Amino acid sequence: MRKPDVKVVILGDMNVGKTSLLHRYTERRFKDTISTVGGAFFLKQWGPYNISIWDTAGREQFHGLGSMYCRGASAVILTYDVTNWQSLSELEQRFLSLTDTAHPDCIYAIVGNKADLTDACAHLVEMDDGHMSEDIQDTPHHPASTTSTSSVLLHKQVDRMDALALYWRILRYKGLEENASPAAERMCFETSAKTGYNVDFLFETLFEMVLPSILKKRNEGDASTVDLEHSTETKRTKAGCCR
Ligand SMILES: Nc1nc2c(ncn2[C@@H]2O[C@H](COP(=O)(O)OP(=O)(O)OP(=O)(O)O)[C@@H](O)[C@H]2O)c(=O)[nH]1
Ligand SMILES: [Mg+2]
Repeated sequence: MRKPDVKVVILGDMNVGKTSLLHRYTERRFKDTISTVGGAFFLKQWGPYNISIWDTAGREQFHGLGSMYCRGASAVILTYDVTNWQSLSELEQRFLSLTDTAHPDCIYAIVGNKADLTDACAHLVEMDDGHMSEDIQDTPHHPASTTSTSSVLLHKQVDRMDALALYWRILRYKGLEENASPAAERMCFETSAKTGYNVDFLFETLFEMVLPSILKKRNEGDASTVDLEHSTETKRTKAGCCR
């Protein structure tokens, strides 16, 4: 096993669904979560590359750890909840400055999660046989037998335009030229960890975008990259000599 080639960090207010997004992508399911304490690390093998994805805690008490997690990151996913305007504004007020420690070439994605609650398309779940089915099992106030998609959709508090505008402000904050950076339309996503809507698309898009950084690092023969398999082998050999 090799050291991760590149680091991706997910940031955002508590309860926006950061951990759920990572579960959906890495384990292909939506499961119960408890509020993250500190941070957690996922390693994703993507083709021949190893990508470390760092989940962070949105709770205020862990705020101080955020810039440490962002250190050297090649991509940062700034996550909000589409039904909660405050969660978008927190990204700018509280989380953006944490990314000052990221790699200078870091790319930024803005992700509005819980789209299943507001968007009829995101409400659909892809079944194992490839058919789309309505996700109605988790709406306690609307029994599955009597509900329809339109009757359970909530008011969307954050418009996609608001996310695009935030992306442009992030570029200004970073001193980046708009025409030399990935386009806002490409970097703003709406997802549902619950139904899986756009989740693979988000991560795969980001991985493809950080690929040049991975290749550059590998070509430079990054001295800090450790081949763990090889080093284990070496240790075993040494142990053998001592016996
Ligand atoms: N409807 C819906 N609920 C979601 C979605 N993603 C997460 N949730 C729910 O939102 C709540 C919070 O999800 P988490 O993934 O724990 O949120 P988090 O951002 O990791 O929160 P912290 O760890 O406290 O920062 C849980 O009850 C999830 O089940 C989603 O896409 N749709
Ligand atoms: Mg979490």
